[in-house]
Amino acid sequence: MRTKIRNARRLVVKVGSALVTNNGAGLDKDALDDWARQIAALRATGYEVTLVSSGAIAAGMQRLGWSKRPQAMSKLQAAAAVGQMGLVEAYEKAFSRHGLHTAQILLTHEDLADRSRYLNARSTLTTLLELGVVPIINENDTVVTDEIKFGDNDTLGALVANLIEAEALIILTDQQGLYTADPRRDPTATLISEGRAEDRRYEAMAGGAGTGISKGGMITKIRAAQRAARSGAHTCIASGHETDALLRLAQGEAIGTLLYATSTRLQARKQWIADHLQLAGDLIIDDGAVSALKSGRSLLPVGVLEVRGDFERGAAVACRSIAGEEVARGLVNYNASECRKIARKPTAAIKELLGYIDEPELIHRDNMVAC
Ligand SMILES: Nc1ncnc2c1ncn2[C@@H]1O[C@H](COP(=O)(O)OP(=O)(O)O)[C@@H](O)[C@H]1O
Ligand SMILES: N[C@@H](CCC(=O)OP(=O)(O)O)C(=O)O
Repeated sequence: MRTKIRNARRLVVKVGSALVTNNGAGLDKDALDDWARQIAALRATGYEVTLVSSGAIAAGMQRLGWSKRPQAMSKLQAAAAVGQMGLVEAYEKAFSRHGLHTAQILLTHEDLADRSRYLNARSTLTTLLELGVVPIINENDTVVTDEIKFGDNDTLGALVANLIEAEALIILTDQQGLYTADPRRDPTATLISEGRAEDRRYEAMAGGAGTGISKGGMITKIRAAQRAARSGAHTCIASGHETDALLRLAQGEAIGTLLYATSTRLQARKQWIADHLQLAGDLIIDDGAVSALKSGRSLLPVGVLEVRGDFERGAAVACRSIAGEEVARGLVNYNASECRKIARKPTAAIKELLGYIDEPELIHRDNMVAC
């Protein structure tokens, strides 16, 4: 079973406030150095690793000399702004010892809810990974209000795993993994080694945060695992205090709790396209394209006769025959006006017609389901 993490190539690692800030007392630089060492070793063996790190507020409080977490939102946001500097400085220093660059990405809910910002965030992140840079992600605490906050970074970690289509999410925390009950309250609680992420029994076992400095607790980690599984990613919850936890997980060692996804990334994405999307437009396609789509091939611009509706790049659209029958639906690589310009044209003409080429297909077969 633990080959699931070993076989993953794209990983999201989330480190929680409880670890990064050593229970709220500023940044634990030794811990940061140690994760950087392990992530550098993973990169060297071909893994692509994105780090979601908490700690901005706690680091800011220390820099500002505040011993108590303030109540006022504006003070928390000010602390996050000050502390985020310290956090990324510490990571950049730690990774530079291993010849790696880091990049700071601060996200909000809106960035992931809006389709075109989502796609931009995705292409920036995947480009950074291709360049060998380690993205360091946190919530953009300075601009969010209570109502629109992710709040805990477990949720953010799962959304990032979905965003970049990671195969695994590793959540490092201050416990060995998920126990049958909160081990701080119940000394008889035992560690769960593995199970299906969707298994609803885990929610009842999981409680809130362990320390005042953390936000989510175990319940948000279980929900993050469920969310990650919806895009086919497995989640492992393990202790960040465990020696070489990341390296050992990557070698397939059974530490922590593995909450595995039961469908593959591709199945999960296709299911999502089939089930959930409101369609933003129609592409009327010729008979040749109808048979190409029915045999599982991508849709090329040359097979499109007419474009109906006004949609953005990445929107879900229906592909219909001339008679109006829905043949397939999928996520389109160009917006409506670009589609109109390249409809009926060969792929080789896209660059000249639009001034750039994003993808050779209008809809890639991985982003399409036949009806
Ligand atoms: N069933 C459980 N198993 C393990 N830990 C649990 C459980 N229920 C609640 N917890 C608490 O969750 C805490 C970890 O979450 P949290 O404090 O939010 O840390 P982090 O900052 O790493 O996200 C643990 O310290 C533990 O007290
Ligand atoms: N974005 C906040 C962290 C949010 C938070 O504490 O989340 P978590 O580590 O999941 O308990 C910060 O950097 O201080």
